[in-house]
Amino acid sequence: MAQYDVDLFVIGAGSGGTRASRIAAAHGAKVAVAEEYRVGGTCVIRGCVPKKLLVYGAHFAEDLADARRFGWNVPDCDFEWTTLRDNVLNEVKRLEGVYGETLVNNKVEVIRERAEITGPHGIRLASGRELTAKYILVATGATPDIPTCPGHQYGITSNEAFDLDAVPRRIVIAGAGYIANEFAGIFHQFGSHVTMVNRTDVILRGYDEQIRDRLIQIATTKGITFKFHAAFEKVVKQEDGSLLVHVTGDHEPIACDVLMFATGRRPLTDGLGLESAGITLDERGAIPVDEDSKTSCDSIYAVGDVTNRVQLTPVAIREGQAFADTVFGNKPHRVDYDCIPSAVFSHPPIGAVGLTEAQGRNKYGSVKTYTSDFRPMKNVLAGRNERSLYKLVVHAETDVVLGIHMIGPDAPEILQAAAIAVKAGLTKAQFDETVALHPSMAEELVLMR
Ligand SMILES: Cc1cc2nc3c(=O)[nH]c(=O)nc-3n(C[C@H](O)[C@H](O)[C@H](O)COP(=O)(O)OP(=O)(O)OC[C@H]3O[C@@H](n4cnc5c(N)ncnc54)[C@H](O)[C@@H]3O)c2cc1C
Ligand SMILES: NC(=O)c1ccc[n+]([C@@H]2O[C@H](COP(=O)([O-])OP(=O)(O)OC[C@H]3O[C@@H](n4cnc5c(N)ncnc54)[C@H](O)[C@@H]3O)[C@@H](O)[C@H]2O)c1
Repeated sequence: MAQYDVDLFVIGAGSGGTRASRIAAAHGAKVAVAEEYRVGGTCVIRGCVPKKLLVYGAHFAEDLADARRFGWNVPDCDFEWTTLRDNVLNEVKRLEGVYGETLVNNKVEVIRERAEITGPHGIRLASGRELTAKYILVATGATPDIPTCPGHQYGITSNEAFDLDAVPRRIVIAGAGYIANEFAGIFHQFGSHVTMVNRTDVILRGYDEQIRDRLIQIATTKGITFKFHAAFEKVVKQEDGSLLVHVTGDHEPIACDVLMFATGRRPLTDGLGLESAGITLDERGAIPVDEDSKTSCDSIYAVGDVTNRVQLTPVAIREGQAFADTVFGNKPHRVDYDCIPSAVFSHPPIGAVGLTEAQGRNKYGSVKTYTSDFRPMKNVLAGRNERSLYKLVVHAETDVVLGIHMIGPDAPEILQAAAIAVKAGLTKAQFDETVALHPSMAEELVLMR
């Protein structure tokens, strides 16, 4: 008789958990995965996927206006939020089904309830059922981190943004990171007046300063308001249901219909029972792991946002894959965290890989930079003043391209391909040897002198 009920018990069927479950099962392991909410996790259910669909939906506002300059006789158009919302929610439901089917087809037992750890090999489900597992993988993700000022409970987070009854006339978005900038663009295009409130004057920490400045400039020109050096004091609900947001600094209280917190996401470990296996959290509440995603307990591993390494879906997926291949597939390998490309689906979007100019200078003393600041051909004909900015950060001696930073239409699509060149360590001279593909925006990458 087997010593354990399963070889692997995964807690959380999100990006990291589903990949690890499926691959471990394909390697012959007996696998069960518990999911307390919906199979697919944050990315599929209330993150990347529905967010990107809203970004597509939002873009039509400018596309329809620009179309007139391209000869299309576009009548005045109305936007119907409930149609987009329901179509997006239905697509999410379809994908949830696909994820569940894939697990079942790979012979993974999917348990739709909450799981907690009771010891190095023990799990208890919400129903009271107890199981043992040779290995446990914690892939519980992260949850919105909200500043606790009086009245904060009147605010929503990105979790609720996909289900709103209507587009708010006025929205205050707290924070200036990924989620704040992406939803600022979305709601602005749908007609909301958007005010972004941040405790510092730095948006999108970690991105190149010139690119961040360009986003602020474009967003401000579009009509998005930024309130910097503003911490939350209190939120007061008015008789008509609207909110009055009081912040520190020289700012008047801000009236709005919806307040959305986008102030970071903390690892989700509440009540998980990690202490029963002797696991203690780090100072940021994350589960500490080694390079193989193993915790301080030999039978328990953790991947994805709960480890707070890089909170991105492709990273959680790679960590899940590496774990399953190493522990169950006899194919040990580790995730390479160098040169991970990233994007902000703001309006316009940003794409980046490698070192920023500031990071390059810190690391190497000096770097060369090359920029292309241009108005895309489409914007010129559309009469739109918005300019794109591409930037290369290059090693001063070796000529190796250390980083690429872009803001402009389709920047994430272009950046993914360009990231291969940075990862491969190509030089600026090799970029220049590549003949331009004309006319495109991407050709700027090989034309910077
Ligand atoms: C609005 C938004 C937009 C985003 N956009 C992007 C993007 O464009 N690109 C990108 O790369 N990343 C994006 N992300 C980040 C991305 O979604 C996460 O990095 C990714 O989902 C992390 O995967 P994970 O497996 O660690 O956790 P998750 O996908 O969050 O999965 C964790 C799962 O565990 C379940 N769970 C938790 N505790 C328990 C328990 N005790 N028992 C059972 N189940 C449990 C949860 O319900 C959840 O389904 C976005 C995030 C948000 C919030
Ligand atoms: N396109 C993408 O890849 C994408 C999109 C969305 C989310 N994500 C992932 O999800 C994570 C969470 O996103 P996020 O936007 O919530 O976090 P973030 O870390 O990107 O930004 C948090 C922001 O909140 C601000 N903030 C923190 N506490 C505050 C307070 N008390 N008052 C006012 N402002 C405060 C910070 O200064 C920062 O600007 C990201 O780190 C990212 O990895 C990725």
